[in-house]
Amino acid sequence: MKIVEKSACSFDQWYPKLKKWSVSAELEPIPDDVLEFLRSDIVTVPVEASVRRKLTSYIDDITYKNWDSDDEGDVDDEISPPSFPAFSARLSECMERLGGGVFVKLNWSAPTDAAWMATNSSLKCTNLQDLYLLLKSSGKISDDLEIKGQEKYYVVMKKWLDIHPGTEFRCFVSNGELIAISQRNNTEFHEHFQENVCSTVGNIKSFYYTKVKENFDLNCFVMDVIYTENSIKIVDINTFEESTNPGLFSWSELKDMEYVEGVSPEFRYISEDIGIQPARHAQHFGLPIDLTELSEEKSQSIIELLQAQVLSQRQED
Ligand SMILES: Nc1ncnc2c1ncn2[C@@H]1O[C@H](COP(=O)(O)OP(=O)(O)OP(=O)(O)O)[C@@H](O)[C@H]1O
Repeated sequence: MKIVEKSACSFDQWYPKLKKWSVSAELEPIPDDVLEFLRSDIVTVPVEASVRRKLTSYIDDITYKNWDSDDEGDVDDEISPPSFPAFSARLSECMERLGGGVFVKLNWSAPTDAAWMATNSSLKCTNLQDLYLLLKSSGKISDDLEIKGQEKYYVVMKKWLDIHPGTEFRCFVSNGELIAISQRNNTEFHEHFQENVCSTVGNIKSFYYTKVKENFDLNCFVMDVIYTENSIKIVDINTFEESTNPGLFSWSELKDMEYVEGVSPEFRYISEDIGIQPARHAQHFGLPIDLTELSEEKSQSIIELLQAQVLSQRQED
């Protein structure tokens, strides 16, 4: 994949061009000190984001290490969570403008692997603590932060929508043509897909050719949409390459597929109910049950538990 394609799929690049047809979002450029905090291995949230602070007996005795101290081996310093008042205030304002509940991500990825950390194990952020916590504990976000040559990072906040998985589709564009559409969720059966094949394909196709194609000049990409009878909205744009999930296709199929007038795009969906399947994210991110239960109780304890773990590992080293 060319670097230009990767950067064209960065939220700050595609969103201004396709804003009119996308889920409402706001972007905040991340200052260097916040980037440094996000990349550090201590899991905490900035002072101004801390909703509650309740020490558990398990970690009462632990002495925390300052997250930004130069002396990595010294564990005797008191931890002093960082503070980014101006940046955090801007995030709060964005959240408010978007109606109070947001879905957070960076330029490419969302912390879908870290939902268990947040209040109610939901990705819906209604306060700064959940927002920072999700960003700090996600492996997908860490990977985004290591992308080579990326200079400008953004916190992207999208207006929270209760999205029904039966309305999500992944659309594959190759050489400027819409060649394939897959249901977004690879495991669930939705009866209405089969009943509405023609209208689903017809409406998504017309959306791509009349709205997206002329406003977005990338030749190959993958577009996620939510489609209901009344509207189509873009949720995300991804690169046309193996790191993007190919849905119910394989990447070798997609790379060999050619656009055929009157036939394309091919639409794939699960056509029979084969019973309950593991949830999409659970397939990749299984968690011990006691950790899952603890995370449901209080996210502040989780922060402290993780801090304690990092410290004890350092002491062992
Ligand atoms: N605004 C929103 N409100 C609620 N849920 C959302 C919102 N945007 C996305 N989601 C949910 O989160 C999922 C992942 O979103 P998104 O594609 O933005 O993240 P991602 O990290 O790029 O995902 P992937 O790595 O799977 O491509 C979506 O399929 C959708 O179910």
